[in-house]
Amino acid sequence: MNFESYPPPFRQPPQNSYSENYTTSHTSTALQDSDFIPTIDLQCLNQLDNKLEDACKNWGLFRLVNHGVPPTLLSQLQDHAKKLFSLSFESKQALFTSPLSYFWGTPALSPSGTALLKRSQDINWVEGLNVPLGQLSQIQPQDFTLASFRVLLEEYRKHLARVARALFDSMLKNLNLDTIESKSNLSESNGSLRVYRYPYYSNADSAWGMDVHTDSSVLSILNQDEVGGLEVLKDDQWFTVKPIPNTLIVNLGDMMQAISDDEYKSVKHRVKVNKYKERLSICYFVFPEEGSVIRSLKYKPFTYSDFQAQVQQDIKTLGHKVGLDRFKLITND
Ligand SMILES: O=C(O)CCC(=O)C(=O)O
Ligand SMILES: [Fe+2]
Repeated sequence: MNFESYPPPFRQPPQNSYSENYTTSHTSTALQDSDFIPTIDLQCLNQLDNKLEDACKNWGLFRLVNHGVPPTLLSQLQDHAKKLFSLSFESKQALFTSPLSYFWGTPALSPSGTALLKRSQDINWVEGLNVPLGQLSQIQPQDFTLASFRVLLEEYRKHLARVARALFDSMLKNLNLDTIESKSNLSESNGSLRVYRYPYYSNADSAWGMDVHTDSSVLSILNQDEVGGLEVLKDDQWFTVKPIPNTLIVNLGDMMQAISDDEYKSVKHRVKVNKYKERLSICYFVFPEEGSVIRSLKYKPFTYSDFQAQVQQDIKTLGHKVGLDRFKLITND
């Protein structure tokens, strides 16, 4: 193993005492998913059987096929990401500079993309590259791999914006929220993208790649490699989200739950570490337009900036995100 490519805490041999600090353990066993997790065909969104609505209400997560993103683009992104992450820790720090940022140990970032560092026993077994897609054109890398990665991202970004808009508009239609104001609750061209590497770890049961959370986004769209590790919670049961080539995973975030007045779920999910193989995933998060107000019956009107500021404050003061509960209206029944 080339330890130089890992952030300092991950450089220790796996059997060192560092792992003894871990308090989290993998208690429940995840089921296999192949028969359960819904699959949505982007070309058949308007069909009357409304599989999309079922998936949003009952799962908050689905597989997406016929999405129109070329398979070669998906695999080239993975290959380039692998190359970039195989650089040494120091090189990644030097290369991934503003507007890009490099982080490790947690997916919780400040608005500028730096890690909101956790206590050592809470560290997640992950490192990542954060890419604000609205600022892609400002990236002028000297490094050849990063330069060609940027070109691929320009292409990928257009596809994801198209996919996110089609899914969101269809969800609004299903919710009878097909208004101009609701449509502005999605800013598909300003999403952000994160590339994650989860190093392998022989003591995998004592660390999380990413512990249980919901996403703050409207929608998140994931391109994962063949290793697997993502799990999703439904009715108190964990399901593994097995990778299928050329299939994207879409999950609903907190903003979508609020827009839908809790009809749709911001789904809880987590990532397990693999004992033998590192895992790579590329995740696109899409948010409401700047200043766009989310109005619903169950929540106070709020903007994504209000939400983000509250999340940052809770992470700093409590060590974790509270999320939508902070904005819920108190009712007497
Ligand atoms: O890497 C993954 O599969 C999921 C990442 C994730 O859940 C997140 O970034 O919020
Ligand atoms: Fe997530």
